[in-house]
Amino acid sequence: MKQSTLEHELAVEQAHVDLVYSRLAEATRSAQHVADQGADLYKSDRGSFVREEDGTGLYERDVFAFQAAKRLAVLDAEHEGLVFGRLDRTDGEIRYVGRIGVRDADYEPLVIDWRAPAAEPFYRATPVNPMDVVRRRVLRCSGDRVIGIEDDLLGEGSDEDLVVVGEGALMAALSRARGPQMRDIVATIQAEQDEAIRAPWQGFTMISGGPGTGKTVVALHRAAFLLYSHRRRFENGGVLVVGPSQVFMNYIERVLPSLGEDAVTLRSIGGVAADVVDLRGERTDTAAVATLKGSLRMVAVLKRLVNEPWQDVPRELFVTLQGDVLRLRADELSRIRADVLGHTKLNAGREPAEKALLNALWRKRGDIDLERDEFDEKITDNAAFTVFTNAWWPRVDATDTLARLASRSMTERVTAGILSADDAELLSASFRDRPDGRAWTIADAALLDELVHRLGPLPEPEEREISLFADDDTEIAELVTTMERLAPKREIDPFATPHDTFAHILVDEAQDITPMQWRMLRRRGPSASWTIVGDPAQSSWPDGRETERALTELVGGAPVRRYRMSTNYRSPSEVFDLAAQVVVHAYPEADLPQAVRSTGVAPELLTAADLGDGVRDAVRALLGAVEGTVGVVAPPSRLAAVVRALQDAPEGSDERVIVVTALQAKGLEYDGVLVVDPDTIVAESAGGLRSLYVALTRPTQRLVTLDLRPDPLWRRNLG
Ligand SMILES: Nc1ncnc2c1ncn2[C@@H]1O[C@H](COP(=O)(O)OP(=O)(O)OP(=O)(O)O)[C@@H](O)[C@H]1O
Repeated sequence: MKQSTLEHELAVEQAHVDLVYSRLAEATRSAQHVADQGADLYKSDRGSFVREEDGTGLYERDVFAFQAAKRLAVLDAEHEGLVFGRLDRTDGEIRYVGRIGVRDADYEPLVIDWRAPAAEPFYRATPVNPMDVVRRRVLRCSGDRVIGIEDDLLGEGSDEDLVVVGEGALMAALSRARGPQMRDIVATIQAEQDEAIRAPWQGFTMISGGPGTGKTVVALHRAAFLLYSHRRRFENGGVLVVGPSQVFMNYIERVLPSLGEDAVTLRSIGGVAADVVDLRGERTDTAAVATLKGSLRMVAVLKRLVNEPWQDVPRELFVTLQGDVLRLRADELSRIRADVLGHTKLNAGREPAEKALLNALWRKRGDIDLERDEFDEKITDNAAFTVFTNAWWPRVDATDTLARLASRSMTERVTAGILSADDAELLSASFRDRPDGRAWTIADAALLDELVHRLGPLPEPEEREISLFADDDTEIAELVTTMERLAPKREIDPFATPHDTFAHILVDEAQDITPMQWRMLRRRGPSASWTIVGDPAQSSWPDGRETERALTELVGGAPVRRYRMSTNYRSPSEVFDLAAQVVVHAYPEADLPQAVRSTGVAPELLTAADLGDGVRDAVRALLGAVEGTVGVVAPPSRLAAVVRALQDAPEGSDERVIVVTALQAKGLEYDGVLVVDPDTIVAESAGGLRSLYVALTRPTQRLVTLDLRPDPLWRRNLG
């Protein structure tokens, strides 16, 4: 484009963008005005039908302006443009595409929301299938200023099918320094990503692809798309996004609000069950223990555990009535228990159990001369009976139950024939080693959820006076469990579901979801539709087959749609080529994407005799080489040493430096990455070389590895 033409075109686009911003400002002002008026209406005319109508209208306009203002504030802070595209159609119509739909005073669209069907050609039109578009224009804006334009002409005569949408804008976005949080990509979504984003909502949408192909960001845009196109269904029913860790959730949490969507629940896989159990922190188990706890064999173990009587359970029942002793023997009590548990959950079974006891005692009444009502009343008033039922049929908390596995003999009993003796000991030891007695691991959360499901919810605690000493955690825990166990009967709805449920669930890093975790997720969406995102080549498990089976079971006969992302937008080709050589060795069927960028800088493979010196030098060099974040990925056993080494150096206090394990780095990215002691990363992870692959694919710019001995194993397979 000639300079003068470019200036002219920029001025044309600027004029339209100005119009959009001034229209929005006007809408905000008028909404404020209506709000002020509305406040008066509320004051003067409480309760009338007209007022309610006004109130609703006000609410909608108000919300629109409020949302728009909020979104503008986010965009402003990021210097992101509200309008980013323009389509010139064969019929002469011009459409602008932006992050939000804005209409003029006559209700004519000034900009259409990127999620609207009319915006689809912006992402999908190609010269072969131009979708009635003659020209697609990408506007690059900084805040409300248009600073660049790029055109694709889609007229006849071109036979090129693969078009990168807004290549300049895309490359600018990809080369930008990374901060601590992920950004949205609405201005540069590519065609194959758009297809997955706009896939129908029903059934299962499976999105696969190698590292950096945009699976996470696509899933988030899909959540925004679903809310836009089926607002009622998904806002009412709820949308849940599940990721691998809390750090990851913090990393992605800003994307949806920047797209104008707040109505989405984000939970890490370790926090999914926070709606039914008190979960704090996110400890991880060793790979061996996590694999055990994630296995479906735990279903049978937990079933037995729930049926294990508590130690102080009385074996027989004696009640004295009118001088006679009525007695129920252990075998009679067991029969009653089994019978009740056959049709209710334990925590809902107290009442039916009491009724069954009364029936059994009534049959033994002998010469006692009482009407049935009187008989029941006298028995239930009897202190011995109350003490017995409280102890015999305690209301049981899932956490107390799981904690019983800390006992070696208990674990041996409930795992006999299901786990090997070694595995049983491994499992039991993991509960004995809980650091402060209350911190559960990510894998425990799914077990606790299973237990809540089996036991049923505890009754709502009655209003209690708040203790003056409520700050002491241990005291509260003790108070709750003792009270719950010995509490007199309270109302329980046996059919109530204790879990939050959602209409759509998006699961990221699905290759790492264990069978037990799939069961936990399924409870959150008994009639949900699903988007499942993953890459088996990045799996942390030694054997993904059990997980595959669990997923197949979840899908059942529902419709499944599959999308494959083929381009790596994160890592430069120099970095990805090296990572790919590592993974194909361990996992030949890995789905390797094509890197879209190259920097000309090869990865640096260093060896150091001293860990501290090596790490400090490499981090210092990386901080100088990249503008944004530097991730140091270390094996778990060396994490503390790496943190210590950096603490003593000025580099360690740089906010751009983050130290993580390969597991914690899942889904994240950093401009510069130092992978410390790759051989130990491989050795310490159940995923082996696949975990190293995760670490090596985190950089957006530079990769450095640091070995601590010559001739490291992982480098033997490099070309
Ligand atoms: N169309 C796009 N435009 C701009 N940036 C993009 C686009 N697609 C992906 N990206 C960027 O590429 C990077 C990788 O994306 P993302 O984290 O979603 O990939 P992923 O497939 O989930 O990776 P992994 O499997 O390694 O977790 C992010 O910085 C994302 O913003």
